[in-house]
Amino acid sequence: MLDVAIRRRQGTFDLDIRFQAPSRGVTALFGRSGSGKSSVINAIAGLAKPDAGHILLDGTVLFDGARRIDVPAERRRTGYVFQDSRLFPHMSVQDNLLYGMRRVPREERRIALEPVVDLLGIGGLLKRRPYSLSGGEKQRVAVGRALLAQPRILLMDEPLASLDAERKAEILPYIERLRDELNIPIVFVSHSVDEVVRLATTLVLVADGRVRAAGTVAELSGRLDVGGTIGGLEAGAVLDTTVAGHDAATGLTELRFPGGILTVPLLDLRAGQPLRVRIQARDVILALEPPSRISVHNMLEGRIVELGEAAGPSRDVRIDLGGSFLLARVTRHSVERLGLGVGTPVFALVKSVAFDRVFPGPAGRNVAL
Ligand SMILES: Nc1ncnc2c1ncn2[C@@H]1O[C@H](COP(=O)(O)OP(=O)(O)OP(=O)(O)O)[C@@H](O)[C@H]1O
Repeated sequence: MLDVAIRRRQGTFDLDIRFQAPSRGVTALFGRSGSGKSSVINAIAGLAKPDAGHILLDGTVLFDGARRIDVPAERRRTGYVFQDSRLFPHMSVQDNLLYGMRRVPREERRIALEPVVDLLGIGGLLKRRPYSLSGGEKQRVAVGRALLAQPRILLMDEPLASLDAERKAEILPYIERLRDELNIPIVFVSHSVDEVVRLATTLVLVADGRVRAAGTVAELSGRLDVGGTIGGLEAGAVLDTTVAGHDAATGLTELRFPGGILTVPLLDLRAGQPLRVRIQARDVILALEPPSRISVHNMLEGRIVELGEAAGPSRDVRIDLGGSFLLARVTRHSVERLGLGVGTPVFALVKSVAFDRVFPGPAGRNVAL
């Protein structure tokens, strides 16, 4: 487990961060520009010294202000991937990859060149120099170099930020494979909702140098106080589901999640596969009774647990489905007309077309803090 509790004053900025992350999966540090995300991973890497606090990785002390322990960066065994790949321009891809590995004693090497090359699909690039690579290829090599330095944790500071949408789409599956196939925790800095929804197991929301909230993506996206922050203007909840089965005759797939079942148009995925689904609040309709003769497939039974502040003509409503949470955006007029309040039992109708982003979820996706 990664345990971070640090304070650091830098200029007028005051960083005071505490969170814990499981030793598997991806922890996303998410927040606005200037909120302090890079400062946190620089502190973990040993590139910026906290004024006080501690950083522990699986019980090993990397920093402890009170005990005056500050392990130098090169001895922390952290792999760092920057926004720009920072490859050595005068070295071939292969030499870049082997650079960090050669500094680690042979008997401590657990990660070998070949599997990393395969995992990242960079076998064809080994003889090339960095200048001849595309942005996406450079980032894949940078990830490989960080991995071959035999890290105990991989730190990635917006590794996709300098890439266009196509290059991002090219590299995301590789990061998913890292998450699912390597047993190395990843701390990932991002301010992209799509990246977070797709990659993260644990989410740490950072604002003004503080942790605003931390938990699983599903927990946080379903909260009214922070769901809007994660979803930008488009509030919505994330459900971590599992493919339960398919019905070829109706052309539908069933997804099971704590608190219910969803049906979606047939998906080419095997039963048992984890699948993360995002449902936008504006795509959820509330009813007090189960409507009949209606085209919507998904009707989920739940109870209102929270009503958000009125924002213009609408209000966001948080519904407990019995293990998972959903957000619905309804008009203020509907709230009054239906007498909606905390405790009201409701039926939440979700249009199939609302499943606009469906990805395989992280393997250990329900790891809670
Ligand atoms: N060495 C420094 N001296 C003074 N102020 C600093 C220093 N490093 C960072 N800061 C300030 O600390 C704050 C947090 O910076 P940080 O880079 O951690 O934010 P961030 O969330 O990673 O931002 P971005 O998404 O833009 O990279 C900023 O206000 C920045 O100007």
